Parts: sequence; C-alpha cells; structure tokens
Amino acid sequence: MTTATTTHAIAAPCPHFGRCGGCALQDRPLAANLEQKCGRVEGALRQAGFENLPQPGTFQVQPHSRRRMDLAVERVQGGVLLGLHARRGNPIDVADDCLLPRPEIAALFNPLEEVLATLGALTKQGGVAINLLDSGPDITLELATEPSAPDRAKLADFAVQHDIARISWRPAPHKAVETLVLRRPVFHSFGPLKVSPPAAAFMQATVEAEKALADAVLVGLPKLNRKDRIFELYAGCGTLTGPLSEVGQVVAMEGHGPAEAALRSATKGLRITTQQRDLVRQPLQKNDLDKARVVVLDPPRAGAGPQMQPLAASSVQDVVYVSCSPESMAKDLAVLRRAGFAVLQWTVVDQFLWSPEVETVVVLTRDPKRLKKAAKQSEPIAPT
Ligand SMILES: C[S@@+](CC[C@H](N)C(=O)[O-])C[C@H]1O[C@@H](n2cnc3c(N)ncnc32)[C@H](O)[C@@H]1O
Repeated sequence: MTTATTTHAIAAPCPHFGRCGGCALQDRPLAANLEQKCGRVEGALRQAGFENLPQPGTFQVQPHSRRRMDLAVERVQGGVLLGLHARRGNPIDVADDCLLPRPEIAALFNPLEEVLATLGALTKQGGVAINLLDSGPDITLELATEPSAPDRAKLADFAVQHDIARISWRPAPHKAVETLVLRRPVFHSFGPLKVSPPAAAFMQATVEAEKALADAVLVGLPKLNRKDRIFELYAGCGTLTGPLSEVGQVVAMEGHGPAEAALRSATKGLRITTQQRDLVRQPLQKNDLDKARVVVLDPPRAGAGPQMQPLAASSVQDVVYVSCSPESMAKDLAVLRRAGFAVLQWTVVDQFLWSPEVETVVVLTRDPKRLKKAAKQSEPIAPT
C-alpha cells in the first residue's frame, strides 16, 4: 500500500477536543486518519495470513453527515446536560459546535435539552438515541423510571413542534422498548425494501457510507443468476438485503427478534426470505451453507466466531465479509485463509470521522476461475 499523507499534528477543529469522548483523532488531518485506518485493516488482513493484497478502495464521509447519534444526558443544577459522552465524567454539551451530526439532528439538541429538563422520569442520567429515517427523526430515550402521564404529554407536544415521527423509551440498552408517541408510520428504504425499523434500530451511521458499503458488496459478488441463493448473515433491518435482492435470491439471517420481524414484514414481492437465528449459539452448518452460491456476512464487533468453521468446511467458493472490527476480522478471516480463500478486493470505509472506528468490505474467493482472472488482471503489462 502506498502511504503519502502527512501525519503532522494540526489544531483540532472542535473546541471540545480532548474532553469529549466523541472524537479522539482530531489533531491530525482526516486524510491521515483514513490512511491510518487502511494500515490497520491491512495489518489485520496480513495477520489473517493474506499476502499480495491488492490496493484497497477507500471512502470517507464528510463532516455533518451522521444520521445516527447516541447521546448522554445528565440532570445537573438548574437543568440537564445533553451531549456526547465525555472521555470521563459528565456528558459534554457540544450542541452548537459538534461537527458530526447532520443539521436535522443538530437542530434537535437544544430543544431536546429543554424538554428533558422538564421530565420527572429523568432523575440522574440517561441516554438519547436518534436515528434519522426516511420518515423523519426516530428518538429513543433511556430513562431510569417510567415516564408519567405529564411527561408523556410534554413529549407529545415536543414531537408535534419538531415534527418527530416517533418517540420511545426504555430503561436501559437491550431492554424492552415502549412507544410513547407515534405521529405517522415509521419507515426507511434500503433499495427496493421499505422497512419499519424498531426503535433504536441498528443503522449504518451515515447514508453515504451505507451506500459505499452496499456498492462494495455488490461489486464483489461473483456473476449470479437470478435464482442463485445469496446467504446473508447478520442482516439487521436489511441495509444490504434490499440491494442484494436485486441480483439474487436472498436468505437473510438475523439474531435480533424485532429487526428480523421488521425485515420479514417488508419482503412481500421481493426475493427475500428471513430467519431469526442466533448464529453464535446456532451457527449455520455445512449442509445449510452448501445451498448458497455466495455468503455475505456483516457480524457485530465480536466477529462471527463459531460461524466461520462451518463456512470454511462448506462448498461455498465466494464470500463477502463486512467488518466493523479489524481485530475480530483477523481471527475470522484466518479460518477462511486456511481453507484456501484469497482476497480479491478490500474497501475501507471511514464513516466515524475522527474516531478509531473503521468499516471494511473484504471480497474473498477460492474459485480457481475467479482467482486466475484476478491474477491476470494484476499482472504488470509487458513493455512493448
Ligand atoms: C454490524 S450489524 C449489521 C447489520 C446490517 N447488515 C446493517 O448493515 O445494517 C450486526 C448485526 O448482527 C446482529 N447480531 C448480533 N449478534 C448476533 C447473533 N449472535 N446472531 C445473529 N445475529 C446477530 C445484530 O443484531 C446486528 O443486526
């Protein structure tokens, strides 16, 4: 990989740099951060045993592009503080300065702070997750106690004033969610798939990176017939499922019940079947995977772990692996390396600007024809 970008320190563009936990890498140019992320991913691929790597594709989002923000909130003397999690201690109120959110989300920071200050259900600390969907902002509050009737009335007014589609609450992450306000149907489209995501659904953090990831996956697929089965593991609400359904028959697996249910209820008329399945406790076995023409997997941070061995043992020749953790990816892909897979393409996507987070799409094959074609394309052209 060529490395040319300057890594010299620069003045951080945000006045809260150093205290705020949102951005750890603001003292270097964005291009240097992208280059460093590419280096980390390349190191992970080498650690997995891959050599002779092609040049990576890269994509970096612009500031003010986040459509998903997880904020911290804390009751303080005279009001509440809403902002990003500090590196230590209270949330940092970054309302007017934050370079991350889309303007539609940033515009909600101050009004949210005002309404949260009036809620009896916010006793000490809490959280606010905002997803900007096609149907508008979808807000999920984390509150220690159940909102009272007056709290609910204030949130209903707030939703009208700021045109919020839905407000929900839950006592803590991964706990059951209750809808407090629903002003119109909640929806979001992934290509031809129009889903109604559950509250606080996993969404890619920016629209632009979502497209870059989907494009890199589609470009990496082998030539498919319309009847070929694409097994998609860790499908979420369908970010990749929709685009994949335009090129093959998708069998989508997802462990989170509400996400799988949202996906399932949107599949009518599309070439998608879904299954709720915990792929750690109940990984797909070789016999299941043998039915796939290609496997696309996008595991959580911990990686796909026990799913990798059956995949390596199956007859599947082509895999597209989407990663949000180079460390887990190195472990998972080492299993495929030992089973004869090589890397055809890899794309690094930087959608969490100024943070160490990095997304990668790795296209792998052990199909001799695809390998031969790739080797030919990378051969240096002989001088005439
Ligand atoms: C990185 S997200 C990717 C989701 C989707 N592909 C997207 O881009 O929006 C990982 C997904 O894996 C799911 N997941 C986590 N653990 C799982 C498990 N043990 N079995 C099946 N799915 C799991 C999560 O619910 C989440 O939807």
